[in-house]
Amino acid sequence: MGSQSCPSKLPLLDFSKPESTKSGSSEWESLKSQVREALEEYGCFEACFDKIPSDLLKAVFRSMDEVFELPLESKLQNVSEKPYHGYVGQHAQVPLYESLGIDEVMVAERVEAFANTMWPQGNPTFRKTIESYAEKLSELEKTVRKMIAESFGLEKYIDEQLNSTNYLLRFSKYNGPNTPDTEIGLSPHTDKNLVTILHQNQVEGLELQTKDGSWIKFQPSTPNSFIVMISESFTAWLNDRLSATCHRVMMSGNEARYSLGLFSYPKDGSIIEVPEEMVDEEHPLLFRPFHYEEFLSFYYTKAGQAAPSALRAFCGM
Ligand SMILES: O=C(O)CCC(=O)C(=O)O
Ligand SMILES: [Fe+2]
Repeated sequence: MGSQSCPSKLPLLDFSKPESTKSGSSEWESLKSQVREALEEYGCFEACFDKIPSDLLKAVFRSMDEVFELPLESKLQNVSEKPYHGYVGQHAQVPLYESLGIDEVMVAERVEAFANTMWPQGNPTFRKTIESYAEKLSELEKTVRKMIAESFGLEKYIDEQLNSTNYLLRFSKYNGPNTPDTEIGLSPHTDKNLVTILHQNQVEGLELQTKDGSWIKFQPSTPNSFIVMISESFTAWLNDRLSATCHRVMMSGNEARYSLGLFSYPKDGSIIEVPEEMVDEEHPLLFRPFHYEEFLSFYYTKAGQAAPSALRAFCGM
């Protein structure tokens, strides 16, 4: 098991109904149980979310095109003190892959700084497009986290967690291998943050691993579909009641794949601590309280990379 990819479907959840993001409505309650069920089985699901109009999605992809067309020396200016938050590319292990990040994308000055770094004359269209996309999509992210918290009886903690969240927006490009073979775009991994929401152009390649080790090739059901995945820091908060999904990108053909990832993560200084409600005889405490930024740094050390689970190696009991 594990080496074969078989096309299959992830659950598709509809967040487009007007009441679906209104806490307490019958749509909310019904979606909440679908979210819980999907995450228990897959650690992720496909969300249909029409609050981001198709014009905005088109503008986002145009903006991404503009970024990737810049000369390498401009893209290399996208630096961050945090690992994997700035430019990543030109790696022998994943030669098809290149990506850039806007950290704290909900802060207008950060988007402006990114735009001014890439285009010294400024780029107001880029700024407006990205701010609007991130703002709308972060609503979906918050809705999902609230639903999960409610479904585990953790609602009293969630506002504080939401208020101490940052968002990283990453643009990724995967060139087609231009060979008859399928080649690695991005190596298998689980994300370390809280929740990840991915969106892509029409070129497929994302694969998600199921509990039995086989791979689902993600095929978006609609142009406004998004993959919502829970990541390791969030599963730690839940004392491992849900698991993060291992995923990878496999590329074939000659068309480039573009994807956007919105990654929520705890602000520096905030502590992830398993709530007492998640611990009982059947579910002993698995993780010590930890700082996300320290976990992320550990993950990129030799020991973190070698560990079968960086999370357990870092803060497992
Ligand atoms: O391109 C994708 O769809 C996946 C990107 C990803 O997994 C990541 O950046 O962590
Ligand atoms: Fe990922």
